[in-house]
Amino acid sequence: MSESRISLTRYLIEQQRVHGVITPQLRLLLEVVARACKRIAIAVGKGALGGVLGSAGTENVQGEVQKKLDVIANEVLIEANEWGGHLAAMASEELDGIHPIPNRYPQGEYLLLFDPLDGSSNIDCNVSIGTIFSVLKRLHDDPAVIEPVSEADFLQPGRQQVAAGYCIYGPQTTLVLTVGNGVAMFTLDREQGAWVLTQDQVRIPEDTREFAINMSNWRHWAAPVRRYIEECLAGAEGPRGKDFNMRWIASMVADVHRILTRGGVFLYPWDKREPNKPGKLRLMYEANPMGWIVEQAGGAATDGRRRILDIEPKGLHDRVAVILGSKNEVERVTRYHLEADGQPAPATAV
Ligand SMILES: O=P(O)(O)OC[C@H]1O[C@](O)(COP(=O)(O)O)[C@@H](O)[C@@H]1O
Ligand SMILES: [Mg+2]
Ligand SMILES: [Mg+2]
Repeated sequence: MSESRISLTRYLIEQQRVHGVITPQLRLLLEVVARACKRIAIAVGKGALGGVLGSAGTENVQGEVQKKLDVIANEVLIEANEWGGHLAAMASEELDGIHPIPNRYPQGEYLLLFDPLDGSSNIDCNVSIGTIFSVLKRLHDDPAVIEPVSEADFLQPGRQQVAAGYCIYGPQTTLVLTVGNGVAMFTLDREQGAWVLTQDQVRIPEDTREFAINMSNWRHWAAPVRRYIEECLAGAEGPRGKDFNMRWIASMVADVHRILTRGGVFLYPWDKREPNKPGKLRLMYEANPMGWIVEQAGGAATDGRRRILDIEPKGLHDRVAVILGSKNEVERVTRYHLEADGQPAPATAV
């Protein structure tokens, strides 16, 4: 590797030794997750040749049909982290309860959550998909008494994350990471098998002319979301005075990656088909890690009313409405919700 290339390992060592934002244990944990993502990238790349496409014929805890790659990615992450990652336990979109790490000494101090394969509906179509992950620190009331790890240990708001990231399996395989010191992107050098830093301190433009939403749900949305989208669609002749473009990849990783690259706003709002569900996306392993990454890149993330990272989770698989991306647009959508609620809209809504 040439001298000027910065590897993931060097980046993490600098975050530990120079910036003091991670511990050596967290550094090793992130290396293990990144290695697992390389293995998932290889599996994804095999496609029909490797027999990895199609349904696994099983359902996960949320009642969704699992694709073979959902199951493979989940197994790869669990196997890689079981002994390699300073963990107390893991939680996954594909697992009902938590997966405690087999007893050993000293007990791991971190909790890892993941959506092993995001964008499942795109797997068989050869469209970008990804892995999303979040790391929390296990908190102890009394450090002298180490209780067995439980689901309650995981139920922390997203602002307490110590690392978050995703890996996108697309034309390039890219790992995007934050440890609270901005957002860095690493591209996989497929010949060398190495993660190479290709962008540091990623910034999302505060304004945008591009929105991402599943328009087919139009008739189910609440009034504030309709208002926002109607104004975008009215274009240069409407109240916004400018034309908007639309993109919807239906892989959150790919939509968020585009927003980190050139700005935009992503919405997966509440809708009235299932009024008792706050949204479709999962708080702890989709919205929280993506919300922190977006904030670290200068954007914003809310559920329409509250900052995503301040939401107190009640369960591992909680769902949430998500609006994230370019700051001024997220603040606008949030203001529309607060106005509809009859609440005074703060100058800066989030
Ligand atoms: O098919 P829809 O309703 O547009 O939903 C697409 C959304 O669902 C998701 O695929 C959900 O993630 P999973 O594939 O991990 O269940 C998001 O990535 C994406 O933004
Ligand atoms: Mg997902
Ligand atoms: Mg998934």
